[in-house]
Amino acid sequence: MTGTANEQARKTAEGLVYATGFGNEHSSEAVPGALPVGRNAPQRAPLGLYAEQLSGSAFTEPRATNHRSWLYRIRPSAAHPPFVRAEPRAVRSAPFTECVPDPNRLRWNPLPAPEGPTDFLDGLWTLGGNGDATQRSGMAVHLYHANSAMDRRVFSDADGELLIVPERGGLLLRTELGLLRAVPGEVALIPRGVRFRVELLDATARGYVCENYGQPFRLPDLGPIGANGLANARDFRAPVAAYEDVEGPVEVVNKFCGNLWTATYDHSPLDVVAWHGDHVPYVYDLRCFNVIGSISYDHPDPSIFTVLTSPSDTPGLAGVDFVVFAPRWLVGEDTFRPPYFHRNVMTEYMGLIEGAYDAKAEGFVPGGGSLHNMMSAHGPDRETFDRASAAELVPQKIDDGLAFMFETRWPLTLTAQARDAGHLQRGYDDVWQGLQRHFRP
Ligand SMILES: O=C(O)Cc1cc(O)ccc1O
Ligand SMILES: [Fe+2]
Repeated sequence: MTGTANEQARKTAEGLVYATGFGNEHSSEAVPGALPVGRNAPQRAPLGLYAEQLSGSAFTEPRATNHRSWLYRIRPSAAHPPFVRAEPRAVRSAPFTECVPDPNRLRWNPLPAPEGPTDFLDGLWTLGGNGDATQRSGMAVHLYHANSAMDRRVFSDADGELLIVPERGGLLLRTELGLLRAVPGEVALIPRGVRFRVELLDATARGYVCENYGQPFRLPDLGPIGANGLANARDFRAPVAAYEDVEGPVEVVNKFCGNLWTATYDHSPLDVVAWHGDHVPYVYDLRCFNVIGSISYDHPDPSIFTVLTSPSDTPGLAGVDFVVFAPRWLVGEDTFRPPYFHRNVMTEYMGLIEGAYDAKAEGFVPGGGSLHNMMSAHGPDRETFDRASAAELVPQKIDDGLAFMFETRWPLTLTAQARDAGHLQRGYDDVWQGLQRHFRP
């Protein structure tokens, strides 16, 4: 059954069409004439559809940060039975109070494979986070490991947007606004409140999720870099309208103020026939990232690799940045080229999508992750330090890996399951043991 479903999802994903551009006002209709012309809420919407606005920002926010979409759907979202509390599964939410914040450097192996059939939602496992979902501030780090499609089930997150980073196995995301394909090396974003179902393109799917309770991710300002570079707006892809007209029971799971709630609808809420707006899901291929770095000496701080940023109330202090360490040339003269030793007021959670990362010789593996909390001392492991200190500084292409970082202004507190996990590596500190003293006064 699952094999057939995956085959079907693969076929669907192959033929997908997208609209392009970050932050654009898109419009799309799956049936000609479904989108009203000249007004958002005509007395009677075309084709007997219901008009509904989905607001991602307050009505009154400045234009630059105002996001909403108008949806034209078979039934209004309001037509649903009451939600009741659902099993939290392995999903936890901010404020994170199960553990005390831990100053230690921590590293995990990949999430173990689930036992038995497990869809994206059942396979979602929270590592930790910060802030408060009810205050719309902070973020959470989740991982997922799934082996089956969500079946007659959709999910939506009122607490924040979800940045999904596949590491193994492709995903077909069926959202209210249409379909997206996201395979390892690409990232997908589901905006706050948008309902979606995850189907699998391969037998299993594994990856990371940044749940951003704060301001929606946007492209960073480029300053002196100029008008182009880093993640270019034109490389972001939004879906076109695609609806399902499905009657019968569909479970809708809603994450609201930290808890999961469930209701069984008598139809699929993925029934939007046309829409326009800028509160939209999107995918981005990290291989499109225009990597900028030093062509003289030293290497810039990793903020130069920011793909998306969620600003906080303090200028320059991101609630969370999504940063990618993509293939690039290193040419710095008289330079220690891997990441330097450092202590950072920001908190760094790192994951690996493929290959290796240039600061760690071993132990940081695809699907695993590391946490270097606020001010914790970290940097290259001993082996990397020794190698890079002695390396001949010829131009060198780093193209054997794809790592990323969720960097946040607040310390990250673990969940109990992350602290006690069997896949937490014991003795991570040892990678910095044996760094010899070389001081010769
Ligand atoms: O810790 C890390 O590996 C990420 C990182 C990379 C870098 O080049 C400089 C600082 C930094 O936090
Ligand atoms: Fe770091």
